[in-house]
Amino acid sequence: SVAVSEIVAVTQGDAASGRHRNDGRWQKMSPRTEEVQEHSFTVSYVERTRQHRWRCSEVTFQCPEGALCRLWVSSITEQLQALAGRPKRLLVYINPFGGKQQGRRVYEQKVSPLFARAGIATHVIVTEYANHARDHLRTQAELDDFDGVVCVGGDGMFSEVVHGLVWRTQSDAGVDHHSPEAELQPCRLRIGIIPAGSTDCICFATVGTNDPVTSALHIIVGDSQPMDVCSVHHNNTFLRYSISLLGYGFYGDVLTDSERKRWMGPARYDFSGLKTFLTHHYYEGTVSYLPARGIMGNPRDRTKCRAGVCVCAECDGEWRTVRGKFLAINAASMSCACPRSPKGLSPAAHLADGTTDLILVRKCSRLDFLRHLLRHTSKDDQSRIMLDRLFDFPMSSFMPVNLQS
Ligand SMILES: Nc1ncnc2c1ncn2[C@@H]1O[C@H](COP(=O)(O)OP(=O)(O)OP(=O)(O)O)[C@@H](O)[C@H]1O
Repeated sequence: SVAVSEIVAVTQGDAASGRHRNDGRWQKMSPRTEEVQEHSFTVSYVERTRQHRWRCSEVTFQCPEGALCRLWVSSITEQLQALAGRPKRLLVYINPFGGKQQGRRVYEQKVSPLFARAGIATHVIVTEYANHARDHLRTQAELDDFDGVVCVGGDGMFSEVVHGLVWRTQSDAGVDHHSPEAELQPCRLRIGIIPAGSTDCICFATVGTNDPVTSALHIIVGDSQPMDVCSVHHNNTFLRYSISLLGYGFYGDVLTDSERKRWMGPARYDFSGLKTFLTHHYYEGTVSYLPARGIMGNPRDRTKCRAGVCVCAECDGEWRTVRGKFLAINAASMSCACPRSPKGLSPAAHLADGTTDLILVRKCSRLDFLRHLLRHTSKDDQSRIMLDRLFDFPMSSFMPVNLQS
């Protein structure tokens, strides 16, 4: 049996014959074929396969009478229409230059046919320059016409859409972006990600796999996943929003350098990673944080959480300060899992609990730092190994007052 919530579409006709009543094309049918079409209907549904992947499967039913067949189709269609949360109109942004530059092909070949089958209307914009999607969302997009926004690309593209949508929502609600104390308003529209970038970390950490068909099916059935959004300020000036990793030191340097080598494609991360590792820069400074309490988990949980818990943590009111020389200062609002780091930098990070996990990597030898980096590729409890055997590695949930969930 298949739950109604996992049905993608129902159409009259036999899928195996490749001819559906409502595919919009005229065809010449033999009387026998016409009878088969009249007496059969096909249900497309989500089938779970290995490693969190979903596929769209079909089953065709035969009815003794045409009237009974039509009754089945209309009854299932009615039930699908009554399901809350399924999008009917989507605004889609495609980055044609993300990852291996396959965004447009991935959308046209794998995603668009599924949206069409599910009866979802789309308005597709292929971006022409960096920040095109962000600027369009901020100023021009008619958001009332849509139930959601889909980005086809990588984490950078997702970030553009988040920046556009969150900014627009705050502007419409009269919230001051620059005030660190301002309470951000949640966005009405949901954001879907079709992975077509280099790392696709946010897609992997939320869906469990980087597969365009799986993501399209999650969007079609109306799955949703709340996430924390941090706003980053310098004094009273808004800098940016962060959804996954806020990296100062090693990861910040890798990203800055890799942006300059975009022409290398996904290999730029390896190149810049190696280069930054060899330079072995450290940063001296002070980190202040407000520890959270009353949250549903902590960074050492054995159970990995992929569900949004949507609670706001309390803080115990006491700021704490750590001074020293750091190779990396990371704040992970989610696990940051990706194919290269299957468990991520903070494997048990909750997705929507109002906290972020602070990971401080103190100055150490190159060899120890290499071990630390290699452990990100491990499936074991990374923090335990480092705490016991390597170097001082404080890791704690924190909620500075200037982070808004
Ligand atoms: N038409 C375009 N031309 C140039 N740059 C673009 C265009 N559209 C979007 N961009 C920019 O390209 C950057 C990278 O895109 P994207 O995140 O899709 O791929 P990626 O960087 O290869 O993947 P990942 O972020 O997962 O590593 C984004 O920051 C986005 O602002």
